[in-house]
Amino acid sequence: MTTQAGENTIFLTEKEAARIKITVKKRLERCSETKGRAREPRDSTSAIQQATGASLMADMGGAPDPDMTEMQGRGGTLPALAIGQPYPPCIIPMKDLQPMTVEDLRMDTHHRGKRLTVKRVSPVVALVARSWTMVQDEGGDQTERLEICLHKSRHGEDMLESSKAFVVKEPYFTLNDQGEPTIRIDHPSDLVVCQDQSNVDSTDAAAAEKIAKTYKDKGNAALKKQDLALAHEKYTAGLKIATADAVSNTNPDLAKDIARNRAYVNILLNQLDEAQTDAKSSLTGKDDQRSKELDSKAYFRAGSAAYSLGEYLLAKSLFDEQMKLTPGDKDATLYLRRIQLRLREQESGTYDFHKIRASLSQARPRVDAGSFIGNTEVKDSPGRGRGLFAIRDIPSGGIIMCEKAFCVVWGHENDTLTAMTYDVRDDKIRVSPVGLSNAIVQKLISNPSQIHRVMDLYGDYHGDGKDVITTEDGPIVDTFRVHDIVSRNAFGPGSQYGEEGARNASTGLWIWAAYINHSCISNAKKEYVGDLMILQATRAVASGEEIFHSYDESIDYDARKSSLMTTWGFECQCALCTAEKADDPAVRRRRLELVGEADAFVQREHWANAKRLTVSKAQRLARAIDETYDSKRFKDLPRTASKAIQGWLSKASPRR
Ligand SMILES: C[S@@+](CC[C@H](N)C(=O)[O-])C[C@H]1O[C@@H](n2cnc3c(N)ncnc32)[C@H](O)[C@@H]1O
Repeated sequence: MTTQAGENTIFLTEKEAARIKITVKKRLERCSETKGRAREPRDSTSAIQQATGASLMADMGGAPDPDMTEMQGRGGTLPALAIGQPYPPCIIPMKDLQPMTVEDLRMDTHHRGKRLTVKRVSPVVALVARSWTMVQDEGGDQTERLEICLHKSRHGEDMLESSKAFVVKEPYFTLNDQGEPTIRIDHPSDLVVCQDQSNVDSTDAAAAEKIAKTYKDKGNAALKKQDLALAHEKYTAGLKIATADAVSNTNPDLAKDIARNRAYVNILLNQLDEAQTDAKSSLTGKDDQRSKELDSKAYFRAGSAAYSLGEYLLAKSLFDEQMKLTPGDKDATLYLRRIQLRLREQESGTYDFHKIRASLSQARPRVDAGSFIGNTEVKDSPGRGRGLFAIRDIPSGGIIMCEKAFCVVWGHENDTLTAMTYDVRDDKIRVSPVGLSNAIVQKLISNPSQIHRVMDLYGDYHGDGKDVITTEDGPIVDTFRVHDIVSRNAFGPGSQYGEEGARNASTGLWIWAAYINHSCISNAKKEYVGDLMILQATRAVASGEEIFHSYDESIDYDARKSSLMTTWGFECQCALCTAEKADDPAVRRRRLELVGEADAFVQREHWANAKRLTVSKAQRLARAIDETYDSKRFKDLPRTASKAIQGWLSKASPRR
């Protein structure tokens, strides 16, 4: 089995592919056999010992990771994951769920309407694609395994490591691929990490205020040490007490101070929605000089959060407010200048590409640029779902749109993770950019205002139709939907910052560009400057015409057909595919042989100063390829097989 990703090819032997499929099928069989049965109690001591040993081995890199599978040749290893059994996340607030115990767990069951409070009793075993640990329920006499799949980290820290106490919402108890019974978490919002909270006597205002202040100090200390997650946790605990009536009536400024500090931490954590809410709620509106300075700070924090979310007009209004309070503020002035540039880019598509290119490096691979989408609109495209259409005439070579990525993971970054995924729905093994799905899920949890934009994209799985994006316990992201959306909408911006292969290919999601459908006879081509996608018209496009780019440029019809079906799930009905489909297989084979010859020729012979004999050879090859096309059937259609050799000829003898 061969699976394509980027320019390199990952090989998985037929035997290994069969082994992965059989393991998953056996597990599914075992799951359905045991469904609904009572859980078998574990021996606590040996369970904890098992986890302790495995954690030690994993930390030392000593034990094989059971998810990893060997690729053929120099492919190394990749995680192999089973997917395709989606289920929705819990959307009920924790307080409305009924408590249950470990003893109540039933095999292969989603315990809907229930919550399980547990404490961690062993170290965490951190594997590449999941983490697991042993937990006991509050009473402490039953031990069970808790496993979090793929979306296991938050702000760089393993979620299971981050606390000793958790609440599992609507626990899913099932078998993992190794046949181990496990409480399995797929949606991070189903695992509530219990944080530091003290019981406060709500009638004693002075005592409550003191506790809130202590939390604020602890938050400040954690911030000083750059422990952002801890600082956020402490400020959150302080804010809860400081906003309660007892304290807010006597010292309303305390909550504002903590909120202002948390806004700053939120910016550093890229939690931009909460950064804006915090900053706005910290405004005092008072007229004395000190209050004006504090409010200026708050406007700055709200403004920079809005800027980072690409909400430039909102950011402008916030910085304008800041300037009213502290006229001439240098930082606000700088931001206002940048906003002017972003708005110009957004409105007119005018970019200083030279400057943008010069600003990029491996350490700073993302551009600071606005997205220009004003030439286009999303509309129904019969037979293809929705598509992107021009709303004005665009000349050949003109910019159709430029879009900054919603999210991109670069090959050189730690977040990049490629996996072989076996989808039980269609029995196919694919190369999946699971690192990108992971990064998108993290971004959405941090910024729930963006969830709808991503969830609106095309995906095979639509969830349960209940579009709840937050509860009082926090944001909810259906990770299965994100995975399916990524697999149908992600593109690769190429290796711009050093070598990369299929195992660490850069991938990203461009939300507006994700509405563009495929055609083998496209009218647009894309290129990338950092994470800015630039889409140019390859011929004049009239207002009202649909924009198409080519998802797969394989010259061979069969290879293209198979890739479009495997990766994108459709059969292309364009005129070129229709014409090529009617080709005699022997003709197609001959054409491919000639393409191989032409490619080797182009590699071998440089066009500059080519001898007449060499040019004649190229002309013969081009003619031979041309002759494989039926002139009637391919009238007015591109002859893609001769593209490389024709390109060579046009440079070698331009006056031909
Ligand atoms: C990146 S999305 C394009 C936008 C999508 N049509 C929508 O409604 O959101 C890719 C998906 O669009 C559909 N698609 C794209 N090009 C197509 C084509 N030429 N024929 C049929 N379906 C196509 C396929 O379902 C594919 O998985």
